Amino acid sequence: MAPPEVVHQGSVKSAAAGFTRPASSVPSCAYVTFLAGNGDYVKGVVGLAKGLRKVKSAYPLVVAVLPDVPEEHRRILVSQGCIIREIEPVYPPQNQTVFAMAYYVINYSKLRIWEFVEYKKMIYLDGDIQVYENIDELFDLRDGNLYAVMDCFCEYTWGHTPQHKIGYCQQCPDKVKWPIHELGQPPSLYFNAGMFVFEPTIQTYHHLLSTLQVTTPTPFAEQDFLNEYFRDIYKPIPLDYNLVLAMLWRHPQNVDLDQVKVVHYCATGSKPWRYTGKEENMQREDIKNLVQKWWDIYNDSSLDYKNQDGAVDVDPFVVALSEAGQLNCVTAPSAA
Ligand SMILES: O=c1ccn([C@@H]2O[C@H](COP(=O)(O)OP(=O)(O)O)[C@@H](O)[C@H]2O)c(=O)[nH]1
Ligand SMILES: OC[C@H]1O[C@H](O[C@@H]2[C@@H](O)[C@H](O)[C@@H](O)[C@H](O)[C@@H]2O)[C@H](O)[C@@H](O)[C@H]1O
Ligand SMILES: [Mn+2]
Repeated sequence: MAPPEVVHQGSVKSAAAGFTRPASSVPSCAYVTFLAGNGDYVKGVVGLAKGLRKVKSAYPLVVAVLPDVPEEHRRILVSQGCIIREIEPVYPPQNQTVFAMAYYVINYSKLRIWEFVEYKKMIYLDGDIQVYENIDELFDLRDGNLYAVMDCFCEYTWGHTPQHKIGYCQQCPDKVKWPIHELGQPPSLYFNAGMFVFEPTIQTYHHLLSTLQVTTPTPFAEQDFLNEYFRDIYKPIPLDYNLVLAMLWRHPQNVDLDQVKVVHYCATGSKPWRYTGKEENMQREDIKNLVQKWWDIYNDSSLDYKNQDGAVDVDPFVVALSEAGQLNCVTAPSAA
């Protein structure tokens, strides 16, 4: 579904970041995220679009949407300047695998973004990620590699792995050394697939999908698969580009929050739009501050795409739902 673009006096105004460029140029780079279902992850994507605008990114945000994303959610995202690209689901081969989270099976559909070959380089960001400092410099990283932040193996979701069982984590490899004599070589460096810098090519796209169909699914679904597939060209980048929240209590010595540019709200109970504070670690001051920081951007109507030209300040969700005749009263999301 081609996104509407606004054309002004011979220039094309990107539908995403309010960024104007000469009509002749085509964006060779873009941010991309993935949205599935008719639930509340759309709030995460609205927040991400506004966060990228706040840090004045020069690149658009493409949203790969599954067919089950409803029209009013798509309209909300277009009204926030996003470029909507509908994708078909991707399913792993039939299997008995128990995924770390049952819904992870839909995350294989992320693989469709390798088909967006109109872009030379893209930065994938989960919808539960927020960008607090400009990271456009990552588009200048050397071609030929996949760049991402190393994950942590310490959360209970990793309980099925040998590294978790012996207390080994790549974030602190000297704390519990990998027992080479008993278990052979340590696991290759493993990245969190909530954020990565990649180059879409049609060859990689087709090879990814064909390889997937002959690969036994594993608990972390497409994240495991991507780590295996890109193992030889994966290059770690600093955790400032994707702070997996569990690092705050698992490896605090590795985290300097003042340096963190990107926060990944993937710890259980940390999704800002669902935050209740009841789960383990969710009453930490740093977590409460980061959740509030997310809401401050989400609620900041000066960051709405429409308001880049001085339109009226309203919550983007309310605008779209009221336009769709779905809402009579104005309800602002409660702050965390
Ligand atoms: O119901 C869902 C579940 C996931 N996602 C997308 O898939 C990504 C990966 O899922 P999630 O972030 O929940 O995994 P986590 O990083 O928390 O393990 C999300 O950020 C969303 O972009 C979605 O749109 N709808
Ligand atoms: O579908 C598999 C998912 O795997 C990853 O989830 C995280 C999450 O489960 C944390 O709770 C764990 O602590 C972390 O280690 C783990 O990687 C990605 O963030 C997500 O985008 C997606 O690829
Ligand atoms: Mn995530």
